[in-house]
Amino acid sequence: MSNNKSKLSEERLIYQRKDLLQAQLTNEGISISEQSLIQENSQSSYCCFSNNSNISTTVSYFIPFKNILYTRFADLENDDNEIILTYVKPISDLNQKQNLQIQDINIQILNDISPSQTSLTDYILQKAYPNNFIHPSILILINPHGGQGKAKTIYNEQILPVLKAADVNITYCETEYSEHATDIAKDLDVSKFDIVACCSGDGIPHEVINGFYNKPDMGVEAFNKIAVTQLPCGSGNALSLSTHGSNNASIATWQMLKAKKTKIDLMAVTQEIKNEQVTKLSFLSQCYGMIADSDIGTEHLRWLGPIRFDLGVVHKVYTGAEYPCEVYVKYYTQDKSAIRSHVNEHLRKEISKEHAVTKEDLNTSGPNLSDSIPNDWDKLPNEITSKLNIFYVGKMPYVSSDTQFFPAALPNDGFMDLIITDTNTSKLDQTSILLSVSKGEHINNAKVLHAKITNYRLIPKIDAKNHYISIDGENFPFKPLQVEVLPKILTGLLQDGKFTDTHLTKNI
Ligand SMILES: Nc1ncnc2c1ncn2[C@@H]1O[C@H](COP(=O)(O)OP(=O)(O)OP(=O)(O)O)[C@@H](O)[C@H]1O
Repeated sequence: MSNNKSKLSEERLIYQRKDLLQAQLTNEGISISEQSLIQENSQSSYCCFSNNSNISTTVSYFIPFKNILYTRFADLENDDNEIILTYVKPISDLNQKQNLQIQDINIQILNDISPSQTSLTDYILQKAYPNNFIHPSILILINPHGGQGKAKTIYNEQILPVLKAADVNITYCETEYSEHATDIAKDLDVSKFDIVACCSGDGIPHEVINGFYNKPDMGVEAFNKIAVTQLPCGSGNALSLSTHGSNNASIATWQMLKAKKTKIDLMAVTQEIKNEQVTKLSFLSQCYGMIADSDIGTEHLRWLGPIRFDLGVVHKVYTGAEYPCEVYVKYYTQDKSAIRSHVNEHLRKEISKEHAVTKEDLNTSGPNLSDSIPNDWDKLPNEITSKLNIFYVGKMPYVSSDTQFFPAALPNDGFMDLIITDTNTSKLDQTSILLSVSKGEHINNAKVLHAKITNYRLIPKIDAKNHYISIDGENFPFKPLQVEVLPKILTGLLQDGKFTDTHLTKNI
């Protein structure tokens, strides 16, 4: 859609159209005033200033640039600054859940404050997309089976209307088999896209990242150019919750369009498969113990819905399930107050200029799995590892909408967050720890080991039957694994370059 139009000469007065809403551009958005006999609906999310006269009322409302999806001139022939503005209006639905409405209005801008080389509509679009995503080219990768088969409906009803309203260039692709997203990403023409948006659970972004990694250049070009994100259409939507702050697909789409490209650390997970060391990338988490078993081990109870997971965990706590293992860790710190200071400091730091990923950044530097443990790694004490029940390492704060499992996780601090619990803790205390996970307060509990780490090796010492290792929510071989952080690899889309706030970060 073209916004090309020569500007009005500055001296020229605009003829004020009586049939149009009159608007003023401000630094933060567009302020619209309306002479009307009818007062603005009191449920409106806009600021309303009105005298209570029922004869003639002036209503003013404000549309922040962030809410503007698109704008164009109503008539390219007329010089009267009439534009059509497409914007979102956040609303709460009947269940008090946040949602979006998309609206179009015709308005006349009375003060064109755009620079002389820029048309009025281009100026508004630049303000609406300060992070440079105007008309992005987006590859929509949709898992039609995601979210128990609801993904396509969510896409058509909640995502597509927002993308269309923002005049985005869409390429649509459905995954046809497991690991199809890996193949698509591996063969992707990087020059064609700005964003890969996975309309799925966390499984498809995991596959896309590994598809990039399987490219001949290990994904260097793709990781530098293309942002990988998720629009929530699955049963596990941790990436969307942690980056767009929402499980609602319309809101997440809007936030994605407004987000800032930011580098995110990845984790390289190495296992020995058929006598070869195989490394895959993980963006979210690795899990062993009762959480992995309650998630992957209860797939056959899918029909129960999300409660199957909670029931699995409760059952494991009350039967005293233990997952013996050996764990070796290279710590940054396991001191709770040092972690707090680290988060504080990191969030206050100026975001450094993006560095370009190189092949060296994607190489692992840790020992081989068969090598002995380096001197600067620590072995976790046997009294913990013989009675371990949760081993969970993560890089993003939210693992589900009511679970801030890693509230201290940061996008690019170069560390993973490790959480371990064991059955030396009473069942009552374990229950209280699990209940505090919804607010991310479990990390304050002295009985929870929480550490910032750069490397670890986990060697399960339990029979593989009915036990699982879950990586980014996917089932991996039940074998020893070694993991290290690869700093600032993935281009993500974050609000102001930060993860969604948690109980820990919101007060910083
Ligand atoms: N067409 C397909 N047929 C079968 N499996 C598929 C297809 N497309 C994707 N998959 C697989 O589905 C798995 C789950 O994908 P995703 O995470 O997007 O959905 P989900 O609803 O969150 O499901 P889950 O809870 O199983 O993780 C992935 O491992 C992916 O390989």
